[in-house]
Amino acid sequence: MMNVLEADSIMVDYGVVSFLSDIYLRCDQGEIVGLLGRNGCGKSTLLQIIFGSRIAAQKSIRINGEYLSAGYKNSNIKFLPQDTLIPANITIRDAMRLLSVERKVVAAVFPESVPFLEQTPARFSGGELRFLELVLILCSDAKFCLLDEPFTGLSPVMIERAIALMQHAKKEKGIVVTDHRYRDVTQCSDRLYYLSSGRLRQIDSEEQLVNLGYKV
Ligand SMILES: Nc1ncnc2c1ncn2[C@@H]1O[C@H](COP(=O)(O)OP(=O)(O)OP(=O)(O)O)[C@@H](O)[C@H]1O
Repeated sequence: MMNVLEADSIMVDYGVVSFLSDIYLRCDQGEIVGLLGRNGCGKSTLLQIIFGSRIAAQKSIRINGEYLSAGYKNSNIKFLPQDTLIPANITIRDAMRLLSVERKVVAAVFPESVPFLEQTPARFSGGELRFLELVLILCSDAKFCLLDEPFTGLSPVMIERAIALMQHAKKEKGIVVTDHRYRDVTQCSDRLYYLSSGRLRQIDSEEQLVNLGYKV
């Protein structure tokens, strides 16, 4: 059976402003779903609500039709936050244990990191650490991976490696990705959504993308 993640009936109010109100997001196993939208439109908020690390007044998150109260409590969903994933005071090896990722898996996709796995994140450059965090999330056993700005700090070569890894991982997972490097997002995504004024709509054509201000 192919896994399906769905999120809807989400309500977030900030005072009188209804911040997120008209959302239907679907992500199937085997696809990368790109989430576009301007700064502050709520992309991170939406991913956090799906993961369960942010409270919403109302939400319905389902995997294969079954309600999920908090994705972070089980291994169905993993989230790469916009800031950092691995706390500064734990070793990479400890982070791997927490995410149940084996050394040989990391060695296969990011061999350069192997000599430093017993060290803390400070041993890595910003881009190296971001890539390593992405590796850990994508190589975990999660059915769905939510990636909030995975390309931040990555050089073009590393972005290519990141996209190749995502393409490989999607065979067994569904991936939702948002990033300001929108060309990389549009390039790697099978389907796109645009979030604006609390509303999520699917982008179905290149023309629509151009009309929203994105160059293709
Ligand atoms: N309590 C609050 N009251 C009003 N607005 C709030 C509150 N908390 C957060 N916000 C607003 O919500 C927005 C945060 O949205 P979020 O971080 O989800 O956006 P984003 O689309 O991920 O942005 P970016 O692309 O810049 O990362 C900000 O504009 C912030 O001002």
